[in-house]
Amino acid sequence: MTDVDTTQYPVIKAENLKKYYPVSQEGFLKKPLSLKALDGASFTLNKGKTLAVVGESGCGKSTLARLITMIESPTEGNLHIGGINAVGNKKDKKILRRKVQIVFQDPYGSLNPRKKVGTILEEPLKINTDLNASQMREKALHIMDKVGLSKEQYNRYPHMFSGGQRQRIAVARALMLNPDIVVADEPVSALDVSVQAQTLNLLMDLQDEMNLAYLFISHDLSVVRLISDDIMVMYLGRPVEQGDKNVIFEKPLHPYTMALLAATPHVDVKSRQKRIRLSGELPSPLNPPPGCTFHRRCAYMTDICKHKPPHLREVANRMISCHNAEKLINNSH
Ligand SMILES: Nc1ncnc2c1ncn2[C@@H]1O[C@H](COP(=O)(O)OP(=O)(O)OP(=O)(O)O)[C@@H](O)[C@H]1O
Repeated sequence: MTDVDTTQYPVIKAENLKKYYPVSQEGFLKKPLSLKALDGASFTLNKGKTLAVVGESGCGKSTLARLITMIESPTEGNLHIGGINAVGNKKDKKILRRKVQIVFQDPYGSLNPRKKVGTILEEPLKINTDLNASQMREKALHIMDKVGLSKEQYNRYPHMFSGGQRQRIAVARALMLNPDIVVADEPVSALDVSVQAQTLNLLMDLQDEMNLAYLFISHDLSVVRLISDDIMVMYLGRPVEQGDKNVIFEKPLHPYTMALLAATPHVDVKSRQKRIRLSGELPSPLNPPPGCTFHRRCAYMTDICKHKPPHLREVANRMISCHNAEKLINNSH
């Protein structure tokens, strides 16, 4: 492996990550269009911290997850995992992949129904380590204990568990290789509300104990408020507002963030009073509006927004991509 002291670096440093997909058009000679699923995401994530990625369905959250977990390569941009360049780095790929594990949304679909819990948990060890059968079993039982599963459950099949317990198995599987980073892609949105809180508490306890970093993908701002340190709000493939959670929840400046907060019960009473509503549908990323891609849905749109794309810049202790950010600081929302 590349000779770098990985403890000195952020666990993730992403610079201008982009992912474009070719989409074929109807018609014989027509060139494929380029769908900008992710169009320039930059952030740093440190050990033991949580960055939440929020936004409507289709804004590029899962695409970002696939790039960070190295399931796909970016079209452009840099990705460093623990200080090591992960883009085009075949030599370190196996080791880097061990450092980043993922928990998916659906605890029913993500576990093989034909395999017992023990087998599911030991699979990553079989592929990635030289441990013998009893060492693997010991490790599996140890992690099961950490996530609140008993050793009697080692020989059971996934269908014998509730949704919340299955998600514990998925979390346990993600932890088997001692990762630095867990990408959690809507990990509680398929669970009953009563089980959501337990699962979030478990994730937070594990983070404290194992100094894990989470890239936490969610559309639910009440969940994000509980679990995150930093937030990145995405719209149509681009971050529009990002920074410290408290700064953004206290005073969201991007009209899209305001609208998301206003639509979330129990999160931000002030902006709900203002009743900023998101109108209209998310535009197609194949044909994004000119200027600011949010302008047609924006309650604060001005002329410049219709033709000039805003750039991400620092305003009031966060990064924001809005022409009118300064004016909105004194807005009474
Ligand atoms: N392999 C692909 N080929 C073409 N388009 C894709 C591909 N994967 C994703 N997209 C498109 O990229 C955009 C972003 O998708 P992505 O799944 O990242 O969004 P998301 O925010 O995770 O949404 P959801 O919450 O619904 O999963 C969408 O318009 C989607 O249709």
